[in-house]
Amino acid sequence: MGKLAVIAIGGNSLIKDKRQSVDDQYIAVCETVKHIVDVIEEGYEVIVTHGNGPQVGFIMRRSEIAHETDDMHLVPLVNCDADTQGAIGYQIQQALQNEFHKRGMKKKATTVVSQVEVDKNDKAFSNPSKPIGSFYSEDKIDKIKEEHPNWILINDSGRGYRRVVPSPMPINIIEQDSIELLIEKGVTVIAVGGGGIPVIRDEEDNLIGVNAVIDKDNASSLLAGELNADLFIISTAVPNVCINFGKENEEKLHDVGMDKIKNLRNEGHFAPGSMLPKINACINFLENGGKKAIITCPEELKEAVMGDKGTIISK
Ligand SMILES: Nc1ncnc2c1ncn2[C@@H]1O[C@H](COP(=O)(O)OP(=O)(O)O)[C@@H](O)[C@H]1O
Ligand SMILES: NC(=O)OP(=O)(O)O
Repeated sequence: MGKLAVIAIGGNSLIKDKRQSVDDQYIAVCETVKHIVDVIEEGYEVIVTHGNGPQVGFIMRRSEIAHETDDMHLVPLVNCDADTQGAIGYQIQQALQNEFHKRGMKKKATTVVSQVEVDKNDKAFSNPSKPIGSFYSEDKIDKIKEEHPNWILINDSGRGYRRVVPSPMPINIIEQDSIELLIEKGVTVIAVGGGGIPVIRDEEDNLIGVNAVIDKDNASSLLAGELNADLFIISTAVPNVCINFGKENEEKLHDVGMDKIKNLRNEGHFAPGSMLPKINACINFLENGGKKAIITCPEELKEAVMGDKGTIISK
């Protein structure tokens, strides 16, 4: 087997600005996939993971509205997670297959519906923190709170207010062996979509789904560590991690070691709910034996892998 890269694609990076239709998302997927195939052409076997923050919120809201207006069955959040793995996985799988075909590559792509075990006593269940669905502007917030008194809303990195749900830490990827078998056969695998479908175990060791959204950066970092990946890449909407992000003195980070990134984290440069989980996921990967992690945008993936662009974090 060649070198292994786990590439995590952000849910927000697939829904750009006002381009929110499913067709728009497929266009964004196709764009991203071209850059992923560039990495495969550099000699990497690739596991693609993806977020689902916006999409899982949209599916849940659709289900709630259908339930309120037409008495249709409510889709529990855990099933909405599963729906996003199928829907986004389908788009990535198809885009990969078409790109392989276009380039005359004899590769296959397959999506693995992935369950990820979490601790039923994880404090996250009583402390929702994962933003999902739409962004609401400040002027709409009073009306939203009035209409949905049960929602917990947070300001998501200055981009607007979003509903939050519990986000427990991933501890075990149930389908890991199957993912590994496919990778060994040279298949490009799409796995742990949306951070995985969260499950716990009962007293008899049966799996039971739980309503939460796992952070895909954490689940991807766990998968990359467990499979001893050579590279862990987070593809998001920005080319680089920055210090003083959004301020006049904003500065891009290129090559950065563990000590420095930890110091910058402690100084509060990375927003919780957006960049902070990515930084933590990269640190966890490196602390679990990984050698190199990259955070960049889809357009700069190949050059980042070559060492020329993006933010490269190493030990
Ligand atoms: N220090 C930082 N440097 C770069 N981007 C940052 C920083 N802090 C917050 N961000 C924001 O984090 C976003 C990435 O998080 P998010 O949109 O949640 O990711 P995802 O692509 O996984 O959906 C960036 O697009 C940027 O707006
Ligand atoms: N599940 C998850 O982390 O999704 P996003 O990357 O879209 O926030």
